[in-house]
Amino acid sequence: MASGQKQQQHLPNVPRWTPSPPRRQARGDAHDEEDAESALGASSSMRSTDEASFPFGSGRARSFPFPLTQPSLEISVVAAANGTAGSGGGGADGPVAREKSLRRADEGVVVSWEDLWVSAAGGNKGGRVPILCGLNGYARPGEVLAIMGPSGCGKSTLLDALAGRLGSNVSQKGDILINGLRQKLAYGTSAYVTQEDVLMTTLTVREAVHYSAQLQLPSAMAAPAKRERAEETLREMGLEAAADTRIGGWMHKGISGGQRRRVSICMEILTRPALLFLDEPTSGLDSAASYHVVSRIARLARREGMTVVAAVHQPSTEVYGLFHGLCLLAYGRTVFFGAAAETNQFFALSGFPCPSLMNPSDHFLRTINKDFDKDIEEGLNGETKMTTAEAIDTLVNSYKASAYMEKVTRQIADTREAGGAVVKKEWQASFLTQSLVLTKRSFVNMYRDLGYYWLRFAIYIMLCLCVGTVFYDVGHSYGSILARGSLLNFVAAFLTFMAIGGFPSFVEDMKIFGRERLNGHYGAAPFTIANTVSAAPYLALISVVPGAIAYYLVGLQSSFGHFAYFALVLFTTMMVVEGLMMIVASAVPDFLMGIITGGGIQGVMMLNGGFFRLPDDLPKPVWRYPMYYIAFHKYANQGLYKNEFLGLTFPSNQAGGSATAATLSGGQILTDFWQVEMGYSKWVDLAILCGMVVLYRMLFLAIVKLTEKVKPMIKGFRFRNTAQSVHVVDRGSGSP
Ligand SMILES: Nc1ncnc2c1ncn2[C@@H]1O[C@H](COP(=O)(O)OP(=O)(O)OP(=O)(O)O)[C@@H](O)[C@H]1O
Repeated sequence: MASGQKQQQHLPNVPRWTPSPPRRQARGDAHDEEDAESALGASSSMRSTDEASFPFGSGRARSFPFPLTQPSLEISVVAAANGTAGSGGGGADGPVAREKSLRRADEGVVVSWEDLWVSAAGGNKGGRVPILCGLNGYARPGEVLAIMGPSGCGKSTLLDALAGRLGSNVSQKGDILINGLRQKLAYGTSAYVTQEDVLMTTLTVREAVHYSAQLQLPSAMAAPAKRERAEETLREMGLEAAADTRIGGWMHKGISGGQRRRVSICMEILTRPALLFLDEPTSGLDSAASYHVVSRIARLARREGMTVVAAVHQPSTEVYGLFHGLCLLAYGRTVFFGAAAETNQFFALSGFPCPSLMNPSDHFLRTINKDFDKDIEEGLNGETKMTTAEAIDTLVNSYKASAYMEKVTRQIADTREAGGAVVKKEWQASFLTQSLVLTKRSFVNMYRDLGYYWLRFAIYIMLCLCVGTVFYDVGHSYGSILARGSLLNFVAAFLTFMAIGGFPSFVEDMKIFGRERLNGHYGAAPFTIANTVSAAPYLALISVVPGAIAYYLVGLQSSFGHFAYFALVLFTTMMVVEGLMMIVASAVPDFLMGIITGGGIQGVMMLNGGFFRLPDDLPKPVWRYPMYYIAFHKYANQGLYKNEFLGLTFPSNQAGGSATAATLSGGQILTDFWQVEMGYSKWVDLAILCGMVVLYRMLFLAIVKLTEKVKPMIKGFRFRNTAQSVHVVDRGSGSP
């Protein structure tokens, strides 16, 4: 008989575990009285073995094997809807907190998932590999649900699925309900702290949090209150000491990894979102910091009626004691879902008691991690000599047959029946505030990031000195016609091409935008406006200073008006290139691929700009129509040519080194030599370039908006189509 079956046989009637004394009682930690109180409640409500003797077996509908171990777990969905959510565990902080809260407690979110399957393309014969296998569960307001399991068991995938952020190569089947309804969470109603900390490295911790507060908190909230909220949250996350340190990145070492983690959390809890997803909130933190961070999140959850779902790796006993619920996964399957404080009992009753003096969460993970099985000579369990795979099967089957599972099913059904409100975001900073704050933040970032503009500024000065000396005092000879044309084309093509240099920094900005946008901090339009406005002064500086060096060294038309036009075209064309790169970044978010793509596009435009091949010589299909008219180089070249050549005269030829009496006017050169369209003035060329600045940014905005709208539609369509084709391959056992 398989050892798993043996376990099944003795499970229902012969529990072999004697409950250990409540962990939190023994802790004697009075640091956070509320937490200690709730954890004590949890522990002390555990019953003796006799009282807990029939947790397994079907046919025990509506019977709970144990009392719910934490007061907050008693909160029903209906209670949540009535505004009592979160008060259970919160004890003393209830009424006070509600007064402070931005949201009403009845806006709490119950998220439940039923028969949730997630699979990725791959496996043999083009099949799909399941990542999550028919999970059920729920998370409720005022509580922290921990998702635990070995690395690669699907914790992040479950969080992604619940947050609606699954990647494009995975499919999902099953129901995810928000307050019992199938609804898409509006931007800003949930926040997700991902594993990767995507932060603006040039800002100090305090600046980052304060900007975030101004961006997210409602306009109705007074500025001092916003500042106080930011400071309070900084304190909550223990960041006061590091508040004035720059976050830092690869160039400039700043705060530590654990502090970065806390900054990320800090920025997402500023608004006390109804639903908070945390992926590894304690990674990089020592045990004391982990405890304080989780305890403060738990306290906030209770106080504000927030629903918190956190994927955690290795919580200490104290941190574990702060979780209300636990979803323990093993290779995509549920090993246990229920009150965190009951897991020990479940393991013991399933034949895997936690050795004394061992951290229970360590024990759970050790029992179900089979990644290193090959290296373990003796079976996991000394008595049973079971392999880990068998242990997982035993636990999964025990759970399926237990009243815990029954309770989850019932709770989900209750949630459906109770229904609930559609979750809406009702308040936000105004469009103007968001645009202003983002502009300021972006301006500061550009100022401090040497790679954004300053490096380019230095290179431009160097390049313009080169241009100025190569074409130094170009004069008015016949040969200077070509020299002028080449120089102006170099300015319109290569100097503007250099605007590509800021792309890596812009990609970083886009990552931050992606994170903040998904969490509903602000919209795409304020981001676009802010990026454009904040970049303008730097591009103006680059156009004027290096531009003047090249312009006056070469000796182009010396009036201020002519130089101003030259600088304006340079400025506008760089703005166009930046807009083009924004579009590229929205489609190709990797900076190396983006630079190659952007460089390629500009190369094609440059080729068709009317210099390397004169307009009349361009092959008509494609290159003349439409590429020549699409290329911004055409308008930059022609504007600069008109600006320079009109008003000048040149000798018609230089045969034998002496000019003949006949001269060529600038107008003739423009029409006959450069084939410039003379039907309109240079200002029209500049206006077209300005139009392109706007158009490219509108296109960027449209792509971002369209992606936001279309992606979920495609996903929904794909999920419907692939749902039926998911192979039911058991990841745990590996058997089909
Ligand atoms: N988009 C995907 N395509 C293919 N496989 C995927 C995809 N996303 C996740 N997986 C696979 O699913 C499994 C679960 O991944 P997930 O990131 O959810 O694990 P995790 O429990 O969060 O791991 P960790 O604790 O190490 O972060 C892994 O084996 C991973 O390789």
